[in-house]
Amino acid sequence: MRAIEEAAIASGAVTGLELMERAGRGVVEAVFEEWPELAAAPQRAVVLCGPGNNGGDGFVVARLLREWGWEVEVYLYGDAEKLPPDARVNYGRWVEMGAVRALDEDAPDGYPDEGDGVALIVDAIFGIGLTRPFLTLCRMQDQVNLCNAASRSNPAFPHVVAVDVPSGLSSDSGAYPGYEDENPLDSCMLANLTVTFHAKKLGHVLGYGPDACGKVVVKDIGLEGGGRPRGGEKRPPGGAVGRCPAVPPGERVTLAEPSFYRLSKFPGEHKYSHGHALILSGGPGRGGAARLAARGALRIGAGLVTLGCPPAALIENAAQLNAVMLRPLRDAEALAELLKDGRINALGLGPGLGLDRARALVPVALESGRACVLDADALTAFAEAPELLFGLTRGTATVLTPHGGEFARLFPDIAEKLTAPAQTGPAYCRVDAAREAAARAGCVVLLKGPDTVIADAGGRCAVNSAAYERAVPWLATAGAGDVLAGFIAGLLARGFDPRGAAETAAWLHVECARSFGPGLIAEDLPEELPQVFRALGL
Ligand SMILES: NC(=O)C1=CN([C@@H]2O[C@H](COP(=O)(O)OP(=O)(O)OC[C@H]3O[C@@H](n4cnc5c(N)ncnc54)[C@H](OP(=O)(O)O)[C@@H]3O)[C@@H](O)[C@H]2O)[C@@H](O)CC1
Ligand SMILES: Nc1ncnc2c1ncn2[C@@H]1O[C@H](COP(=O)(O)OP(=O)(O)O)[C@@H](O)[C@H]1O
Ligand SMILES: [K+]
Repeated sequence: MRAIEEAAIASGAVTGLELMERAGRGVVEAVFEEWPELAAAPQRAVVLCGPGNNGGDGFVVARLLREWGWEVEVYLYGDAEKLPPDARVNYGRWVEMGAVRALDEDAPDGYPDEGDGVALIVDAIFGIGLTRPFLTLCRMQDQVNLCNAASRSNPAFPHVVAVDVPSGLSSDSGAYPGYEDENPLDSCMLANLTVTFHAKKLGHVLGYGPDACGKVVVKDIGLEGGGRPRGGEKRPPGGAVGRCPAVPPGERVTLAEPSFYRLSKFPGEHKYSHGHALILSGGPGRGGAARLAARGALRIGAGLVTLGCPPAALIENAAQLNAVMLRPLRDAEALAELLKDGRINALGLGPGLGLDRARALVPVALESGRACVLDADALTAFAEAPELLFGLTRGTATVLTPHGGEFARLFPDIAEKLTAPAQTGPAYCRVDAAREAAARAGCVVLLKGPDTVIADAGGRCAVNSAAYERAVPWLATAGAGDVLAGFIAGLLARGFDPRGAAETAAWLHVECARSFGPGLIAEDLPEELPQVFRALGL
């Protein structure tokens, strides 16, 4: 964000002061759009400003609200004389209109409360400049949070709007630096609405971000590429996109987006045009996970899907499968033999595979040069010797899809950094972890969760956020991950590159859950794809 702002200012296209004015205006606009009743008649607001440019935005908001006829109380945390230049200018403009009081544990005086007429609290204490724990105003923060919680059901309480990020939350990571054991959400600044500028930041979608921000609105402040879709470009519903020419691709993080063009099928193609995925399964009574994956691979459009199971599991699988084809596949030798069929172009291994079978089959799969997705047992099987696995994955078209536990088995040192309490900002986050893991494994890593991160070995990275309007808590159900692995295998078979397959599959996975709704079980996910595809106009 700093690079983008600096580039805009250096180009002479805009000044920092203009950007700050637009930011403040964007906050007021978003507040009135979110709560039209606040636009209807002037009310009372409390604006909490901090020592940097986030505070500067706060002074702009205070001034604009006053110009609308609002009664505004302004508090400053820090020393006015030390404000950075643009914030100092806006402080000065405000001081001509009203008072500024010191913000401490006991201010605002007699905290905003039910019925005292304060309709809005503006949190402009810290934005992207938070560098260390902010634990000094916990009591005041508690009070603000009571208002935030109460205002959801009782309009007599003030709404809380955060400027850029809720103060105390690291905009780089979604962590609350300084919090160790207790839940930071108990005593940190939380918002009903967060208004950010140009594009969402990582902290809005990772970790505690979604809980802390309430809802995020992105306001365009006229920076290059500011989130406007290009003419006629198709965009996923709800998918805000920050295009950041000032940031090199290897450092850029985007929100996951499906590749619509590659998902489409065209008249004149035949089933082999869409690839042949092979899903490998484990022994009798353990085949459900692989069957879910196979179904996912078929529904997402692989031309053919074969399940390769141990001969003893053949009858069980035959009783369950129709469109998915079935092959007995005893061992590594049998796999090597089957892979002489060059039309099999993508493999999925892991769900229900069994650890010994995984150790035998994974090397054959990876050495075959086929695109592979490795999940579940195919990851855990290498917990004792992750380097053995990485020696096989490096430089191949492979996607590893660990959940947090599997990730910690393969990358224990990285997982330790990720779970250590953050002390400074920027804090080490899931994006850093996925990137480091992908670089080590030399392939794509998809780290699962409500904030799924997909990184490739070159550092390119996307977050598939299942938060805010895309929240799907019912996706946390047994077998959902198996279906995701199948989706990826199916897209690999269709010729997607590994990162594109992982991103598109993760995005569709959440869309299927959104489309189906509560009550979802893993079996429903593949069956929801036709509905999702139709809605996308494919
Ligand atoms: N740049 C632009 O053009 C635009 C920027 N915009 C706005 O500016 C915001 C970024 O502003 P910013 O860089 O000044 O950072 P900000 O978040 O205000 O805080 C920095 C200050 O806080 C201090 N500090 C940090 N942590 C602390 C702690 N725990 N406890 C106590 N102090 C702490 C830190 O001190 P230091 O670490 O330097 O000692 C420094 O004094 C951005 O989020 C957006 O809202 C928009 O107007 C659009 C145009
Ligand atoms: N709270 C949540 N919100 C959204 N998605 C979730 C949530 N919890 C889990 N998921 C998703 O559900 C899937 C679970 O996968 P996994 O843990 O491997 O389960 P399983 O092994 O039972 O299939 C992952 O894709 C993950 O991203
Ligand atoms: K803030």
